[in-house]
Amino acid sequence: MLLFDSILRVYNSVISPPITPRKRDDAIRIGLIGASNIAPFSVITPAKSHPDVIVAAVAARDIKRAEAYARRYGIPVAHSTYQALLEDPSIDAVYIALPNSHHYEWSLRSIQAGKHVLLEKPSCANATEAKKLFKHRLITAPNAPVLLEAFHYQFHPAWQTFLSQVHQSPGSIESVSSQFYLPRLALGKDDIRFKYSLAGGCLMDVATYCVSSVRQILGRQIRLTPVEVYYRPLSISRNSSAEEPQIDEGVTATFLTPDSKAVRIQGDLASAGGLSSFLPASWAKVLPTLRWPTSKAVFEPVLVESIAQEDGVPLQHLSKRSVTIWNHIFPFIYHRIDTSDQHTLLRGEEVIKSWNETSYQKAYNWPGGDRRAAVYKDWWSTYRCQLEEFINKIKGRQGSAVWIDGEESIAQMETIDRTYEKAGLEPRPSGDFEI
Ligand SMILES: NC(=O)C1=CN([C@@H]2O[C@H](COP(=O)(O)OP(=O)(O)OC[C@H]3O[C@@H](n4cnc5c(N)ncnc54)[C@H](OP(=O)(O)O)[C@@H]3O)[C@@H](O)[C@H]2O)C=CC1
Ligand SMILES: O=C1OC[C@@H](O)[C@H](O)[C@H]1O
Repeated sequence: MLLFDSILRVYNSVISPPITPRKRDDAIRIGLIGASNIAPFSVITPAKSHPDVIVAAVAARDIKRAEAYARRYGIPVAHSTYQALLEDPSIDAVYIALPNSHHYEWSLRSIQAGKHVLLEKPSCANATEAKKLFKHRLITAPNAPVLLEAFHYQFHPAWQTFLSQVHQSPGSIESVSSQFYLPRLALGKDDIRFKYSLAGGCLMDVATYCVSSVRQILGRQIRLTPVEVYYRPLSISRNSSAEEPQIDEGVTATFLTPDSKAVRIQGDLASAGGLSSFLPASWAKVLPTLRWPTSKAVFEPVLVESIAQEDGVPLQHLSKRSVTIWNHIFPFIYHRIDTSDQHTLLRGEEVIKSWNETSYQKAYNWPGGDRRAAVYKDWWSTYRCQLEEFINKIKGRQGSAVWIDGEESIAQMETIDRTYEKAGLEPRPSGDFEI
């Protein structure tokens, strides 16, 4: 039943939306910069169920590639250069899904051309570029186009429900963690993520979600200081690590917050091993492994009750909470939010009794009665939720109130740069484009 439910969710959200409304006359016409692998999931399919979005054009470096992509996805216009798409007056907004090294340049060029920008994460190659982009006069000017870093998972009700659960929990946070792994062989050896010159690396890719998640949990103003960072260089089955010595294929980092809370992230672009021991060790080590993307907040114990006793030593009832979300990156397929209270009854130092109470939640939509629940659909993907809010911002509508502003995108890149430095690696290189 659960499997059937998930298959149906994937079908509705990623393959064929059950509702495909007629487009309105003032629909936003989006152009795709790059005939990318991700656009069919992140924009092309989500646009089908949005009455205010038309995917009107695609540009690729090679016109044949642009035309083939346009034919395959039913996009009416193909451009032979990205600049030609920007010069197309019929385009209102662009989706930039290029290697990370190209994000800064093409965002600025797009903004200069007056286009709204949905920009893939990470926003830039490094913090210097992010500051220049988000503080650029073209972006800070009144009525400047909208620029959004596409951290799609944040727009889904599941992530927001998890955050509310964390922020309403009693006590203060003790530790926070987040992990996101891709199985080994999910990416080809020539993937853009394995190239330093294209601003690749695990921290720039899956682990950037981990950094973003822990920053969301702790509060977006948080400054994280990396204390220990380990990375695994490229494995021999790909470009050798000697060829790409600055690339982190997997990363584990611990950080401290200004008030000494422990923060841990783990990301992997080629996760293997960790399989059960009935396999020969040599197989288990190299077989791809699938693990849920997960984020978790653990709280300090709180005193629930102190019960006076005749002998003068009170019974203390303590409760320690943890809140975990399983599959926060793709919650529309399946997710679960666990709120677990570990109770302990103490007399002095002695544990008299301990027990656990866990509640499980799902949030494929906003809670019933919430105005947003009437707009959102249970089958919407994170990308569809994101598109909804991108369009709401362009149109000046109220929207869900979830948004990622420039300060957040800058702080995100600052954390990534500091983490690379702590690992003994270079932050990713800046391009030479300037306006
Ligand atoms: N939000 C999400 O869930 C996801 C986000 N992403 C992000 O989207 C971006 C693109 O990722 P993805 O779709 O996997 O990437 P692709 O490998 O599909 O590359 C995207 C495009 O980059 C263009 N490109 C421009 N210059 C180069 C170059 N020097 N080498 C290779 N390609 C180049 C190509 O455009 P052309 O068509 O012109 O040849 C290509 O179509 C990344 O920033 C990534 O982090 C990726 C996957 C998921
Ligand atoms: O959502 C995602 O999943 C897979 C990653 O490699 C990708 O870049 C990321 O955005």
